[in-house]
Amino acid sequence: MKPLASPKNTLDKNMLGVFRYSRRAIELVWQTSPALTLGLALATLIAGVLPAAMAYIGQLIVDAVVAAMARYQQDQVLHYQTALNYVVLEGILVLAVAAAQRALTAQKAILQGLLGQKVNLMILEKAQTLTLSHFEDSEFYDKLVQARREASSRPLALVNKTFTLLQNALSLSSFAVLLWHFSPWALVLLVCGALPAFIAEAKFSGDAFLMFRWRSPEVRQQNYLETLLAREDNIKEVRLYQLGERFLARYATIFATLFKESKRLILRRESWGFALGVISTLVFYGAYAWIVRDTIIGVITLGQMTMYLLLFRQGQGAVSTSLTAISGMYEDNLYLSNLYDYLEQETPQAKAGLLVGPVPHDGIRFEQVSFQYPGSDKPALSEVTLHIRPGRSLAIVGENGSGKTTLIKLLTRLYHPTEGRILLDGLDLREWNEAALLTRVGVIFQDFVRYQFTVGENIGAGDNARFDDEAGWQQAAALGKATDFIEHLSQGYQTQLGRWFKGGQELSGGQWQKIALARAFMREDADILVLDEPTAAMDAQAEANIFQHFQAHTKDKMAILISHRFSTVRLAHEIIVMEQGHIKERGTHDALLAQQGQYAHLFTLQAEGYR
Ligand SMILES: Nc1ncnc2c1ncn2[C@@H]1O[C@H](COP(=O)(O)OP(=O)(O)OP(=O)(O)O)[C@@H](O)[C@H]1O
Repeated sequence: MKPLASPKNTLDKNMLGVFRYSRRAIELVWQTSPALTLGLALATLIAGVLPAAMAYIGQLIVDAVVAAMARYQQDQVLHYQTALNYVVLEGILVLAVAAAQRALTAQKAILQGLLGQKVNLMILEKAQTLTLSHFEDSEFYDKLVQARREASSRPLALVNKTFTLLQNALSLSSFAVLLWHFSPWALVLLVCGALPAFIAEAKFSGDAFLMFRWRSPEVRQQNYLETLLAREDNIKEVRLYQLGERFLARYATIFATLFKESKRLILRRESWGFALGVISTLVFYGAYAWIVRDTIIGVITLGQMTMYLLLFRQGQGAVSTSLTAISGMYEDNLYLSNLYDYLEQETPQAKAGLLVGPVPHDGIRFEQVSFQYPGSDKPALSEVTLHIRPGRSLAIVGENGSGKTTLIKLLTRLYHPTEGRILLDGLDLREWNEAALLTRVGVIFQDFVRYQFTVGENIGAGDNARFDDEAGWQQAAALGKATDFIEHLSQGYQTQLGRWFKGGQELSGGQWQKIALARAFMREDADILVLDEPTAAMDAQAEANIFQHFQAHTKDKMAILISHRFSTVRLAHEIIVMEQGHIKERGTHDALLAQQGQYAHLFTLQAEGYR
């Protein structure tokens, strides 16, 4: 594990940064549901301006009461109606505010579900357009994981906070209109009291701390340690090697470093928050004293005093709600910047491509193909030239890391050659229509997928068009020699596999491989079949049987086998021996034995082992 890096602050500290993604978040909400967005805006507007209206009515009530009291003193008649009208009006406004608040909450809750689904779909659809190298880029992959993790909450949280800010800004503006009548200076006071706290909050919110928590490699390391310590597929080994404590200690060390940073920031933020809060309070009480004085000397009425005090108090409340909203917005912004970085990642445009090659039945040709993985400093394949005709099989042998799987990745267009070209029926793979090319290829990689679906679906996955074709499953299972054990499973082809879901049944390594083979056989239209060591968990005899069987059923097809077992390899029409990305030897089994080269050496070595 790399040493912990110091936090980087790559984010601009522009205070307006907190609003940077608000527009996009609102756009997103709008696309999700224009009606709900409008509803949200309307409810926000109502909830924003009604408090000022209520304060104003409050003033009218007090003044009406004072006037009625004076008249009562004079004529001993109860002049009740005006005050009562205002009281009723205020009651109505209170109801309206309650309705607007409820409408806001309801609409937000509904949007939350819709928006979460929309964002998740966007993320997953985008993932379908990415290339393998995107997934191998740790930083990019991290973006994908982050984007998915909080897809259902973050975008709406940002919208909520934006609307909360808007609502409070509206309230504050309407308070300002009323305060203006008292004195423009009161307005200045209100703004000056609130401004420092606003600025400080925006500044601290933008601090690198959140960036650090979210994106730093340390957090990624922590997440990784969590998966080691708490995931079913890792726990077995971690237990057996007693690595738990060591990993926990590592986890704790990373936390301590991160925590030190965040503690410092929290303390700074809260001390500044308090200091600036004192200014606001002083301003408020200064204004209070001023209003009380003006009431006593008769500059304003008792009703006005009630209203202004209410305005100041509510103004303070609006300011502090806004501050809380701002402090959370920064994190939401980080999420959205991450989300959009991911969604806007350039992906290769799918070309229409051609459906057939100019030389039908020519098969596959590698012409001087070299390849280097992105970010790697040495080639994984160098100047590989080979030709496989329909009806022929090719076995690839070679040490670990000699480039066998890489060759298959290029053949299946998961990567493009760095130099040279690969032709299928005389047409460069790059020129092929993707769907037409892929229907012709069936591959089972060594790390094939163990779908946590039913047995049948695990096999059906080999041919999307026949995913649910039960007769097809049975046929393919027979070819993959999987029928016997499947029939012994409690629910046959309907048996749920794996442990992720209730009632799932786990299979042995070899049984999974048979399922994977059946999946390859499901791909009837494919004429290029590749087995990249999917039979490693079987014994040598079983593997040889399967390959023989495989060849017999792929007569007009091209079969490519990667294996470390020479008893199987010898059955292929042609064998190539790879070494450090080169083809070192090639020929039939007999020819290679006669050459007395590396193949012959390795074959003899293995044959002796079996004797
Ligand atoms: N995704 C990758 N990114 C960078 N380098 C890679 C990647 N995959 C493989 N390599 C490198 O490319 C070389 C060839 O790897 P490849 O997987 O083709 O070997 P292989 O012959 O299939 O080995 P094995 O028998 O162990 O399966 C190795 O040196 C490996 O380190």
